[in-house]
Amino acid sequence: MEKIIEIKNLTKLYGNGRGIKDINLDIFKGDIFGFLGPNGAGKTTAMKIMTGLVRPESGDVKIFGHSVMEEYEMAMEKVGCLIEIAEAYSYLSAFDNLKQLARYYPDVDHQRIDEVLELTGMIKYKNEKPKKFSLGMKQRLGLAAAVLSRPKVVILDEPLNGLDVEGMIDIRKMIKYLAEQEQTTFFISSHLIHDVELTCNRIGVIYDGKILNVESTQTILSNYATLENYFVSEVERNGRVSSCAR
Ligand SMILES: Nc1ncnc2c1ncn2[C@@H]1O[C@H](COP(=O)(O)OP(=O)(O)OP(=O)(O)O)[C@@H](O)[C@H]1O
Repeated sequence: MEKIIEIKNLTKLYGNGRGIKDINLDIFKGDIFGFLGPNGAGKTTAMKIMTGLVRPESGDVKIFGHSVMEEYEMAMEKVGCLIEIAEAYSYLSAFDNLKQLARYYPDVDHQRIDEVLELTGMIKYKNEKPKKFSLGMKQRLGLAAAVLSRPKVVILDEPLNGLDVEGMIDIRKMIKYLAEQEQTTFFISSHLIHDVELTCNRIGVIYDGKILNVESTQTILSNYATLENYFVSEVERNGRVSSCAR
């Protein structure tokens, strides 16, 4: 299986001792990988390093074999991402925002812009301006922008931020559609256990800056009644291990 993202011994500790510690992860072609962890577990820190926004203390991230730290442009060439806040030009329509972005990609035409607006449930607002959008609508537009250029890998930090139930369903559908139709590989962080269970085919649990385990959703659900049971059991198991080690 083709390895798309390779994270090796990634460490970044802030002055207060929090952050991420020695993270190792391999993401394969076609994965919809769920990076599951509670608030403050280290998801955003890891994803900022993966997209070149923060430098790690040690370790490396390779995307398609290129180091994000050493060959940034090559590593990011086929990557679409949405990290933290979805930014948009507030006085341009949703459509024109994407048209601005499309200038960088010769293969992106008006039909593709409409397609991603459709996939994110934004087509009915295509001529409206983000200054009048709710948080959820801005988030949807940010997601449309992240997938516009048909990136081979999409890295999304808490993509369901601000979305209502319909939004969550729309975005879950979009992710599955792109994984099937365009063979897009996804790396998605979330603290929403139920959504990760329904969306992702592999799940890595991050807790207190460390990866506790990585498993296929199918294996987890054949051994545990729900992903929540698995999550709680992994956290407890790890807690016991570290308290024994002390
Ligand atoms: N710039 C910073 N300086 C100091 N500590 C930080 C900084 N950024 C993050 N942290 C700390 O590092 C830890 C990991 O934060 P991070 O934002 O990566 O977590 P997260 O899993 O994305 O959480 P959330 O789900 O709340 O977004 C937290 O304890 C946070 O307080």
